[in-house]
Amino acid sequence: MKKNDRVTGTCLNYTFEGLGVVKVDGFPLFVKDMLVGECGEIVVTQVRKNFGYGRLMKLISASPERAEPPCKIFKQCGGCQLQHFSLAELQRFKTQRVKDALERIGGLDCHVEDALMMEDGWYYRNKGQVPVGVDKAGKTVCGFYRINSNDIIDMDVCLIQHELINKTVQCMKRLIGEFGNAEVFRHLLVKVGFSTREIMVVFIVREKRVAELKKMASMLVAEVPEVKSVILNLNQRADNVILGDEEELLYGRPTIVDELDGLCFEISSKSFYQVNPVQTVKLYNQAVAFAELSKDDRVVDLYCGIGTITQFMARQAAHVQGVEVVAAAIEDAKRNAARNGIVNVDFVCADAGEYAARIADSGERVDVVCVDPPRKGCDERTLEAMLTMAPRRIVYVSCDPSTLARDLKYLGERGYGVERVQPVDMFPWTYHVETVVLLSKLITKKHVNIELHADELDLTSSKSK
Ligand SMILES: C[S@@+](CC[C@H](N)C(=O)[O-])C[C@H]1O[C@@H](n2cnc3c(N)ncnc32)[C@H](O)[C@@H]1O
Repeated sequence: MKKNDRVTGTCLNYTFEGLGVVKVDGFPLFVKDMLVGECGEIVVTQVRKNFGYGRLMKLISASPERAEPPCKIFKQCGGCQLQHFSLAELQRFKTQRVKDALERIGGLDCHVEDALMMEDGWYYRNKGQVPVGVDKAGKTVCGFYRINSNDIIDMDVCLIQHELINKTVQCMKRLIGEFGNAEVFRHLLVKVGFSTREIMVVFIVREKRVAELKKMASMLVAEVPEVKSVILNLNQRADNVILGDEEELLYGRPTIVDELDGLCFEISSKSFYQVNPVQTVKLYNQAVAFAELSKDDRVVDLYCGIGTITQFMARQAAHVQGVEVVAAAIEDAKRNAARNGIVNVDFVCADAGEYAARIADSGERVDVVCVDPPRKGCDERTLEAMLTMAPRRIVYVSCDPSTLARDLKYLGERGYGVERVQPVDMFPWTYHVETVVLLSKLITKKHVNIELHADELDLTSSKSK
């Protein structure tokens, strides 16, 4: 097979990114925009040693699971990849994605529950992060990067962002055009509390033109009164890290508030907060259910962010300790717990692995460990410390099935078996999936023998009574 060949084939499966897998004489081609069961004419665009890429030229037979993407810029924008999937197909894809990773990377053949889907998976994001620029005609543009490029696709409405984020970005785009200062802005970061409708806007800028930016902030607030916080973030870095270190409050408060399942959370510009609050409640409740807590239990919540899971678990445990590396998030976490009147928690600002090792060395009793690491998963030090703590249960929350599978394999080989796997669709219409896993101490053959022996002894003693 070579580049530009035209072939006909049927889609058999998906890659982890949701590309269709078509086999032509046994050779796999990855093809965008193809659903399982569909047959199409494909032009080969790239050939590598063991696989290639193709572009769908003509659909010969369409799947009943094919949907019409509602977004006008779906094809150019890299934000969503799977708007052409029905909800049922999306559920199958996400569930299978987790199952495949556990099997291939983790060597685990375990039952994976159907992914928990969002009924109405639109306008779900509480955070929007848009680059700012000017197009060839000199017009201000805000939107998303074209796939694999730095071109900004101008966007009026994003169908997966909260309507208040769309409204704020439109207003800012107009103001930036009026002030003619697009070159000052790198990005706009907008966060919204779904339950309170409070908005935070972070102007991520190359220069500190404070007076001008304050003026823009007050004009924005006049038009979008839900804006309660405007922050200047100075970023003069040469790389593509979005937030810089230096910040200054331009308007209002440094935080906004949201509520999840009756608990209030203050969110600051730099703290992590799950982007889909509707699904987050399902995710956290599942994590709590897997933990099966009692009022005597001591829990450690590693990578705790602003203390969300920590507080969900604290409602059912004796004590929960949250560990997080970002200082601002720990400050939020402490304020949040105080605000909610939750006293059986404490928070430590530290590297998860480093602090977990300290707890393990101290020999303190830990009944349940919850971990929710970033995409790269846990490092070996953290996993080792978790094993030394020897909790009854481990609840692992993950946003990357591959690193999850790697870590489950490590824990599995050292005595913790996977009991339940529940994917949750936190990111509808994208290929991303969150998963919550319950692990518990494996009963080894040695343990089983000892228990059997104990039974026999009981039997003998009752007989002799
Ligand atoms: C996926 S978030 C989860 C946060 C929280 N559990 C939640 O649901 O909102 C991962 C968190 O780990 C933190 N983090 C990253 N590396 C860390 C490390 N080495 N030690 C401790 N925390 C870390 C990040 O700052 C982030 O808050």
